[in-house]
Amino acid sequence: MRSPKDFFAPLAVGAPAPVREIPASPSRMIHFFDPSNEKMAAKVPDLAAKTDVLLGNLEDAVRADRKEAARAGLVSIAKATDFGATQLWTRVNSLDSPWVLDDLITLVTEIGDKLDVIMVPKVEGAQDIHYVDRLLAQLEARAGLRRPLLVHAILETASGVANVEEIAGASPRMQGISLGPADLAASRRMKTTRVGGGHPGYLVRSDPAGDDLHSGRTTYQQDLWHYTVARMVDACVLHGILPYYGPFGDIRDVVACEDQFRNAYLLGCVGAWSLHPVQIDIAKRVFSPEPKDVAWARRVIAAMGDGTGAVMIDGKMQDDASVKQCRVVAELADALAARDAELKAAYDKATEEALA
Ligand SMILES: CC(=O)SCCNC(=O)CCNC(=O)[C@H](O)C(C)(C)COP(=O)(O)OP(=O)(O)OC[C@H]1O[C@@H](n2cnc3c(N)ncnc32)[C@H](O)[C@@H]1OP(=O)(O)O
Ligand SMILES: O=CC(=O)O
Ligand SMILES: [Mg+2]
Repeated sequence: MRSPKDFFAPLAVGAPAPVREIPASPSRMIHFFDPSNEKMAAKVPDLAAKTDVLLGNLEDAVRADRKEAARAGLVSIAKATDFGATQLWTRVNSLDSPWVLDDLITLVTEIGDKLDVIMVPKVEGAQDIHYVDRLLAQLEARAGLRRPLLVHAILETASGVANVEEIAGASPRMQGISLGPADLAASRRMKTTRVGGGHPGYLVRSDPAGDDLHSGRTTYQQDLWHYTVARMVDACVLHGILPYYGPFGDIRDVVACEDQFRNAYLLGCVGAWSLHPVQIDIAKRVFSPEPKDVAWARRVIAAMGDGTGAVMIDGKMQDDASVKQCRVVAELADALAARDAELKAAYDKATEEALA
């Protein structure tokens, strides 16, 4: 383990100094596209105008015989596209694959100045992040980059979950962590066949009213991912990085997708993956606070003055702890409003009405 004194020292001569704080730019949706798919690639300029993060995916969902084409496609797209304020990320192949070394060498040296974050799949422990950390520093030095690349880990192995705190704190490059429910289910030997979401068999049942065990007993489907998401959020907050829900594979079921995203939002996640254009607006809606919540938060903050003591608003007690929650919502709203004029107008209108 590195001494805390050396934690922010560059890991290669000539590499840029690591960041001290992770940028809190909006990342409500990390939109995945396959850079080797011509139809998807053609949509990138349009998608850049409506997404917070665009991610050129090189790993799972890209066929083995398309890996090189996907890597080359991402290089051309990155060079040709003006992404504006939208971040460009990539997901490289797993560290045990035959492709990852060329992924990293090519991407950092060719388009390192365009990339913001490198997502690393199937992270098992801090050792995986340490490997990527040093290699990136060497490549950044070779490419003459002035800004360090950040790293995002996917939490999708049982070992990764067991080590999530050390992964979150393994490097100053760590930007965030996403839950990867599909690979995690396989790694844990869960008996599911879905990509995220719930399962009707995972439930609790009300007690029987009498001797009849079979009728009148309501069942409630439970969230398979609650424990892991909550643990991931705590690990991320502990280390000042950002937590995300990952993929929801039932593209047609926009209702359950929204529910899964909202559970993650309420538990502290800042965004989720979108796999299909239809999921972009779902993530945007869910991970932007609702105008009425922003108005309420601003009202509480105004009423609480210096943030100490207790006041009553509409019959509800507010104190130091509730005003802190309100600040989380209000600060997120301000950050999103700075980028989105429509949201700003909706937040300001709701606030005016609430304060009238
Ligand atoms: C477990 C994990 O690792 S999840 C992460 C890895 N998986 C992925 O990245 C999957 C990404 N998404 C996809 O591959 C596709 O959305 C699929 C295969 C799920 C569905 O694709 P299709 O069958 O083409 O869907 P559909 O017909 O509804 O697409 C409508 C249009 O949107 C386009 N489109 C679909 N997904 C995307 C996308 N992610 N980005 C941009 N465009 C897309 C299609 O090319 C199609 O374009 P067209 O109108 O010009 O023909
Ligand atoms: O990569 C994502 C997953 O769910 O697996
Ligand atoms: Mg996966």
